[in-house]
This record gives sequence, C-alpha cells and structure tokens, in this order.
Amino acid sequence: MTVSSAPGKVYLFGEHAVVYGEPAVPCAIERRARVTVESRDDDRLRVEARDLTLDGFTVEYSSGASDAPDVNVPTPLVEAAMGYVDGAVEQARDVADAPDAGFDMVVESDIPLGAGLGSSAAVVVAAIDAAARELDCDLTPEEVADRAYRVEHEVQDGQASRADTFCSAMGGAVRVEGDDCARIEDVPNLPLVVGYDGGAGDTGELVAGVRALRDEYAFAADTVEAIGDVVREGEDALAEDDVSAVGKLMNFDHGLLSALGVSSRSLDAMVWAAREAGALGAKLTGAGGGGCIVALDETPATETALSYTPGCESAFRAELDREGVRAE
Ligand SMILES: Nc1ncnc2c1ncn2[C@@H]1O[C@H](COP(=O)(O)OP(=O)(O)O)[C@@H](O)[C@H]1O
Ligand SMILES: C[C@@](O)(CCOP(=O)(O)O)CC(=O)O
Ligand SMILES: [Mg+2]
Repeated sequence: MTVSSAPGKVYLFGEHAVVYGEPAVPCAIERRARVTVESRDDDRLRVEARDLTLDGFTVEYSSGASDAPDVNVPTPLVEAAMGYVDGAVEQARDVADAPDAGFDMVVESDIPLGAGLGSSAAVVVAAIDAAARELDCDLTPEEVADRAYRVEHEVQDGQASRADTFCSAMGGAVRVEGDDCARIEDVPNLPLVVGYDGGAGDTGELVAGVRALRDEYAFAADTVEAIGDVVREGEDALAEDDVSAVGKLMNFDHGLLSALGVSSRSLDAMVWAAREAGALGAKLTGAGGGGCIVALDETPATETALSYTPGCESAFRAELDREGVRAE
C-alpha cells in the first residue's frame, strides 16, 4: 500500500491570464489531498472518492466497466473525477511500462472541490506519485508536475496552464509563464486569509468564457495582458518584501478578473468585506464563478468580518506550505 499527499494553493496573481502565456504566482497552502493506492491482481481500477459527496454519501466507481456510481451524484462530477484519476493512473502505467496494472485507490481531501484552491491538481499530483511508487517508480516532483499537467490539460479540454500542478508538486510560492516554471525562494511572510462561499465554479467553462471574450474584443485581450503587467509588478513587490504593494496589486487583479466575467456576487461580497475590514488586498482565487477569495490581513479582522458576511460559508487562515508532493 502506498500513500502520497499534495497541497492545494491560492493564486496571489495571474489566474486565467496564465493560460495565454502571461506569468502567474500561485502559493501552496497547508490543505492537502491524500491518495492511497494498492495494486490489484487484475487490470481493473476501483476508486473510493470519499469527498465526492452529497449529503455525506461516499461515491465508489470502477473504471472500464459500465458500473454506475452507487449514489445519486451529478454525473458530470463523477465523470470529471474519473477523468482525473484515470488520467493519473495512465501516467503511472506509462512510467512503469505496466499497461495492465490495476489498483484500488482511496482519495481523501481537505480542499473544497471546484472552489479555486486547486483540488483537481492536488488529487492528480498525489495520485500519480502514489501509483508510480506502488509500481516501484520514484518520480521527481518536476516529473510528477509535468505528467499531472498533461492530465489537467486533457480534462480541461486542452485549456490549462502548468501553474496549479507545478505549485502542488513543488510546494511554496512558484512562478509559471508558459512552460517556464520555477519556485520563488524568500517570499515574505504573507498573512493569507481565505473566504469560501460554499459553492464552486466550472473551471473548463470559465476558461472557455474568457477565451471567447478575448477572441471577440481587443480590449478583453488587452485586459489579459494587463493582468500580466500586474503580475510582473507583483513579483517586484514580493522581491522587495512590500506586502502592502502586494495587496494593492491583488485588488487590481480582482478588478481585471471581474471585467473578464469570472467573479460572482458572493465572491465580490467577500472581497469587499475583507477590504472594509482592513485587509491589505483581496481577490478571487482560481477559476472563479464561485468558491474562494484570498485576502491579506495579519489581524483577525478580515476572518471575523468574513464570518459575518452573508454568502460566506467559512473563513480560515491559510499557511504557506513549503512542501509539495510527499510520501505519507
Ligand atoms: N477529493 C476528491 N475526490 C475526487 N475528485 C476530486 C476531489 N477533489 C477534486 N476532485 C476533482 O476535481 C474537480 C474540481 O476541479 P476544478 O474544477 O479544477 O476546481 P479546483 O481545482 O479549484 O478545486 C472535481 O469536480 C473533481 O472532479
Ligand atoms: C483559471 C486557471 O488559470 C486556474 C484554475 O484554478 P482552479 O482549478 O480553479 O483552482 C486555469 C489554469 O491555469 O489551468
Ligand atoms: Mg483545478
């Protein structure tokens, strides 16, 4: 039996624009997905996804068979999850040159699904690492990141950046621009606060929406480029330990993301609650549409304000996780 875990992340800057080659800076946070893998005697795959739940049911499915999931969970949710886990298993079979390897897998996660904290990347990264190790292949975090990117790219219909998967595999704060991926050492201490509206956004659909706007209007393409400019300024602010400039630039980034149509009423409400509470900056994180915002505040004021904000289901402090994928 082999167990691996990998962290989720927040974006300080640059989501969406990173899909078109602009830079982005995600930061891994101390919330993890854990995948347990055990080899089977046959070539089948049985997956228990304990967090893919409605009303506390556990979903189990087998791939390659016509078995329907055993509870009434929306089919697209199960299909997407199967896409990620099947993709991860294919990568491990490829690494080990074992096309007929079968597995029993259990997926557990502290990362809310579809909320912009990178649950998909964390699951894929942990699953590839665990399944490859179960087949006696040790991959470097960089190799896991590359293979996980291929899976996300496929599940997101050919529209994905390397940002989430690289960040989850490596841990810490990272910078991604096209195929260039690097860790950022010496990031200042960032007082991250997350607000979660209890909802989710469909990453594939939101990315497709931005692409359509960008194709239709030159000013939408300019907006994507402007996000790139914000990120470059943000990197300078990080290098200078200027946390209040980082916050100001996060605010600007949120405005541009909102112009691209990926915010929502509850995300905006949480962003404004954080700003009014004195946060240095606040923005949505990830694909948007619903899910999480990230704010910077070293005082408890933002967390308290969010907990009283209608539309905010929970608020918590998030610590930077310097460790990426790891064996458990
Ligand atoms: N614990 C989990 N078990 C199974 N699948 C998961 C789990 N967490 C995430 N996923 C998969 O990832 C999808 C969410 O990914 P995505 O839309 O990219 O949002 P995010 O990465 O921001 O959480 C889920 O719909 C599901 O397919
Ligand atoms: C919108 C995007 O930039 C980030 C998506 O993040 P998440 O899956 O919502 O956590 C897409 C991508 O980079 O592949
Ligand atoms: Mg994702």
